[in-house]
Amino acid sequence: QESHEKHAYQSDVARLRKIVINSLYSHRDVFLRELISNANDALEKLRLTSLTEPVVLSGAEEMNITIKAVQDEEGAGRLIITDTGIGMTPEELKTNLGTLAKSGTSDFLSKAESDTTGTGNLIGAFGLGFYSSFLVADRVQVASLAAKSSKNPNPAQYVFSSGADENSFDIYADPRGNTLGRGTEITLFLKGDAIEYLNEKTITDLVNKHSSFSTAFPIYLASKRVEFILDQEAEDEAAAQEKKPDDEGTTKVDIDEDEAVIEDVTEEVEEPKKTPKTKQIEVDEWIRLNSQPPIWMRDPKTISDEEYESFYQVTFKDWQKPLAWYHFQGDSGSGVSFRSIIYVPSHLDDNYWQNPLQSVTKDIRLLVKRVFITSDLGEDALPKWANWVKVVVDAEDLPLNVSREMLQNNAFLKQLKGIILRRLLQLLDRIQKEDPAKWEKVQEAYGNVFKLGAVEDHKNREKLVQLVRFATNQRNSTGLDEYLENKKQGQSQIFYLADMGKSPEELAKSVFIEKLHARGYEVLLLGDPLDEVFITNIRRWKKIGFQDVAKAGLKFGDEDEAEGEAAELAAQTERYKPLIEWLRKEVREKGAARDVIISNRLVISSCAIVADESGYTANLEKLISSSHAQVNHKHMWEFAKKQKVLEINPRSPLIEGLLRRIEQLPTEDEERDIEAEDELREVATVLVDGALVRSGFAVTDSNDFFTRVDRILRRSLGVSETAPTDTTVKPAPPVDPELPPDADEPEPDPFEETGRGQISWEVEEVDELGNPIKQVPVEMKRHDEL
Ligand SMILES: Nc1ncnc2c1ncn2[C@@H]1O[C@H](COP(=O)(O)OP(=O)(O)OP(=O)(O)O)[C@@H](O)[C@H]1O
Repeated sequence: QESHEKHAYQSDVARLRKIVINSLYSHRDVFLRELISNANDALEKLRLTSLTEPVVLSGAEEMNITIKAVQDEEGAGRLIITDTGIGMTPEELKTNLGTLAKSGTSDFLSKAESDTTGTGNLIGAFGLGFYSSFLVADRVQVASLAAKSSKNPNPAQYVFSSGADENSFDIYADPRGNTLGRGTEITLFLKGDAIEYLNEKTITDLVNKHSSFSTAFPIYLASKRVEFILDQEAEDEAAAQEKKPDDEGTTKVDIDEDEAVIEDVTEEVEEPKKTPKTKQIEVDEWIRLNSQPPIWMRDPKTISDEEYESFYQVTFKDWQKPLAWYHFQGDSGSGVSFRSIIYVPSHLDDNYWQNPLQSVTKDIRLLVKRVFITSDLGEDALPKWANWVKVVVDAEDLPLNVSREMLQNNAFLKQLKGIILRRLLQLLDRIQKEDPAKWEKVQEAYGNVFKLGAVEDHKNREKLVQLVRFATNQRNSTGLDEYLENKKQGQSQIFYLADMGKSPEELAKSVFIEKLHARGYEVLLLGDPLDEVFITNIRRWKKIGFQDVAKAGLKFGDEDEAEGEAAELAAQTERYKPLIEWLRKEVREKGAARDVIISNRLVISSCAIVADESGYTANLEKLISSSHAQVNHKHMWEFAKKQKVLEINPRSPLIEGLLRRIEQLPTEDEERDIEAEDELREVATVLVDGALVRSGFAVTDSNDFFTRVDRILRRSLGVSETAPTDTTVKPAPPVDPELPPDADEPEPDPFEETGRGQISWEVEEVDELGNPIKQVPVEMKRHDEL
């Protein structure tokens, strides 16, 4: 007892243990797979270390995991899970089991603490590890003997011991000495309601379900077999009985009087067969639980979906099931035969989009002949867009002793990237063609990833573009191939409208697609910032270019046939010449647009602002102004911003009305009507600003814009344009530097929780003079929920 060192858990561990115990009761089976997974990691670590330092293998011959259930006479039970892995020094016991070294732990814990759904989703995503032991155990003892090494030539066996309710743990030298040879033995003192885990069948089922395929090291379960053996004692006793003479000292012969004459008296009388005396004994034996080959080595026909799913969840520590997988075998061009399973998870990592171009995959598990080698194949293992794919690949003929450098230069591993990507794209293509419901889920999770991929991965661009879907004015979702199948005769452009942050429904109402829609053309509606990046990088599909319908250059493709239309356009341009010239002068003066033309894209709206070919659409303007690009390329930005054209709709009564008013203005040799001119100019500026807003651009001075709108409204209502608004207000009271008496006391935290994400809030209602009327408690949601 004296050598016991007591240590307090790091506060995050205490929090995690509490969450585990409180919220995961219904998932407590997970403890076994977590402990086996840790044991497997320790064995893998040992094997890898042994490649450079063989001495670590001394101490124990086998590399395995054993499970033993023990029940004492009072019914209390212990489950002992032992591995002959790398083991832990006392220092490691303290840091590995007493602290949480994962990044983002605090964040995760706060989320998990408010996760009241009880599904344990968050916990599962985080990986419970060792602490899941406390789901089933009141007390856990970890005895560990680190592997011998040059740094630690004489390791000693130490014990970590902690109760489920304790905030501290003990570390002490194991009084039994170095019994383990090497490795770690975890003893779970089972809770009264967890005795079921002593049952051989329960353990076997759990291992089969969650762990049989997650480790290539053998897992043995201690079992008792009933055997019948010869009971020598009983036999000897029986033999002794037989030989014993009877009381008279003669052998008694019974003779049947009727059969006194027996002809064949010489025939020997057969003695009755004696069954040997046996006794029942219990034999201890180890049963191998995972004797099946690992899942990737088996024939896919013999593997159930559930097995594939469990394997994925355990191996890649994902609480959710995968969306899809592809199990295949092959021979690489470099002569290495391999087997592999690639998985598409049902979701991207929460932080994938925070830095998609810098994420590095750690989920290609490379094995050689069933032996795990590494899951870190370096930065370029996959292109960034595909970093989320989870892969197990087992190669037959790679050298086991592979260093990072060797890996990078290995011909097979260079090919692996291509192999994985090809199969992944095949899998996605198959889902797209055969399983619409699943495809929808894939799109939800990875739709944007495919766009990113098409931009990033030139080699696979063609295939990735075929996975990209967009909403249009005619349907919820279409690929570019389907779009082209639906194009009209003569159409030589793929029409699209991009405005980031807008929903397809909002975009469908845009002024820019009025005519296209009315005429039956399909327009891609792009609301995601990545869409425009995708389009500008791809430029064309099947030799047909993209046309931003908010930009100059829009062609329906049947203009040549419609000679009447061209003639009409010429006639309209002639008819509207005075208005066009007048407006041109106005917009150029204000810098709102470069030119004014008769529109071929408007049906209902009176006018729109269209970006010139060299100009920015509203969407690009937003994109660029939210980045630093306009600072770096100031001149370019200023120039491009001006490249806009005001398009007017000659059929709009408003435009017709404006034309009439312009025509009514005095000619140059008559006396000018300054008031009428000013009024018209004001109407025109509101019209142009309105067109800017309608076209998605920002108005330069919205205050001035609304003052002009106000004036026009007044005019239409017959209210005096110059009548001032009463602007008198009550001034603030004089300066008062006095602070409240409790000003120095800390503020209570208004978001301190009092229930399920809700806080109680006191609101004081006051009358006009500031006197309280009554106190009304109001339930308010947390700020972030609002
Ligand atoms: N059987 C074991 N042998 C050697 N070291 C172990 C063993 N079990 C746990 N450890 C050490 O304790 C650390 C903490 O284990 P824990 O299970 O809590 O987290 P983890 O395995 O790192 O992460 P997770 O299980 O969430 O993936 C491990 O990283 C490992 O260093």
